[in-house]
Amino acid sequence: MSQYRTFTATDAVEYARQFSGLENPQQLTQALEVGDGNLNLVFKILDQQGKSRVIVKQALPYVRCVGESWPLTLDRARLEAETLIEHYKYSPEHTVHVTHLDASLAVMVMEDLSEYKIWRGELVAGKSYPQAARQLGHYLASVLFSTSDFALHPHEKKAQVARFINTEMCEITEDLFFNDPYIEHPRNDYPPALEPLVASLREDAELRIAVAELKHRFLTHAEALLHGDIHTGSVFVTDSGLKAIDAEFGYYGPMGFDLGTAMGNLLLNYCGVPGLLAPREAAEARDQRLAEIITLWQTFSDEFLTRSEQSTRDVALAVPGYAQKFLQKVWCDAIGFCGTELIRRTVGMSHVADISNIADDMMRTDCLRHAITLGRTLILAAGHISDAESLVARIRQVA
Ligand SMILES: Nc1ncnc2c1ncn2[C@@H]1O[C@H](COP(=O)(O)OP(=O)(O)O)[C@@H](O)[C@H]1O
Ligand SMILES: CSC[C@H]1O[C@H](OP(=O)(O)O)[C@H](O)[C@@H]1O
Repeated sequence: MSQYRTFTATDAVEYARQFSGLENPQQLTQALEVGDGNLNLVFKILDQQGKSRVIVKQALPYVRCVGESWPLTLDRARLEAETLIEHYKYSPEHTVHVTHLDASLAVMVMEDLSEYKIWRGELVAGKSYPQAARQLGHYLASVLFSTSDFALHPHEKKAQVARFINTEMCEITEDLFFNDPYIEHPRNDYPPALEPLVASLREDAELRIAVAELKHRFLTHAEALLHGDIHTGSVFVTDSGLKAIDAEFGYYGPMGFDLGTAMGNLLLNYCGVPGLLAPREAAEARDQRLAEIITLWQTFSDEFLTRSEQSTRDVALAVPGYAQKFLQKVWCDAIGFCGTELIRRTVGMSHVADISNIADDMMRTDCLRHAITLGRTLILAAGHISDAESLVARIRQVA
């Protein structure tokens, strides 16, 4: 068993030469560390022509963006690789291909997606990918249905729940999504001008109960193997394709959490574009984000229903009408979790470029205010919004 050590670029090249599976591994000569996420090292391994051929990703024993003062489990590399490998079984077209894992080194080797672009960066630049929402809906329906009690034998499902217990990463989400923004906490990060609005979240008893209910579902509802952090920075796109990466928060949780996280990030862009783009482009981008939310949900629910009709293995769950009823609850959860994503990305520690990149301080603060207000509205209204068109109408009402 190998002993953990943090890789240098030289180590990453050496490792890729051994484990890339490429026909001619000696062509690999150089590594570039390109990690721009909050947590890990990501090396692109280049050949003699400078072309990236394979990716080596390694977990650090702490949170990268904070430093050694915040230690974090190395087992997240195993959880990430195994979640992606599981998702790849059910959605190979939309999941990055992990080809090797060494859990003791907390390192994995995966396909290089350098011809793809991170969706968030494209949205921030004002570029839309018309197929992306449909493909994301397809990915989520495939992996969430196939890892759930609709598809798996109950023995296998329970074994999978145990295998994907992800205590430390879930604790991050439990704190950052559901606790910090609603209490005074040193991790919170928002401009002083927003203090009255943030204080009003802390004092809103109805909101706090709705957030408690969402957190309780996150803690207890082991419905499917979630990606666990499917924001637009965890999605690679091209003009025709989409692939999910970065699943270290994967665990068995409520399906609505993945849908809500994805919807929330489309809405963070919706809130930010007036500060990023010229007025006409911003209006167009907003319409696109709302259309994407409708497409994401429609694709997910249509595909999930089709699969449930064709291949639900449990006799009771297969009864006509049950899958529709279950999806109503997933929808309601998704709206609530979407609201918590909007609030945690604006009040909490972990912000997004869709708003942080706005140069003008007043404009940025206005966009943050919009996102917080929208988040609160959605958390409170989640049980009363029947379908995607009504959701869009409600979003448009929040100025
Ligand atoms: N398979 C890949 N192919 C190409 N680039 C990648 C790949 N995986 C990650 N990256 C690059 O590394 C960055 C950080 O990766 P990510 O998995 O999000 O790290 P973290 O776990 O730290 O959030 C991505 O934004 C992307 O630019
Ligand atoms: C202390 S981790 C904060 C935040 O970072 C993660 O995102 P990513 O790995 O994509 O950078 C996740 O969203 C966590 O909530």
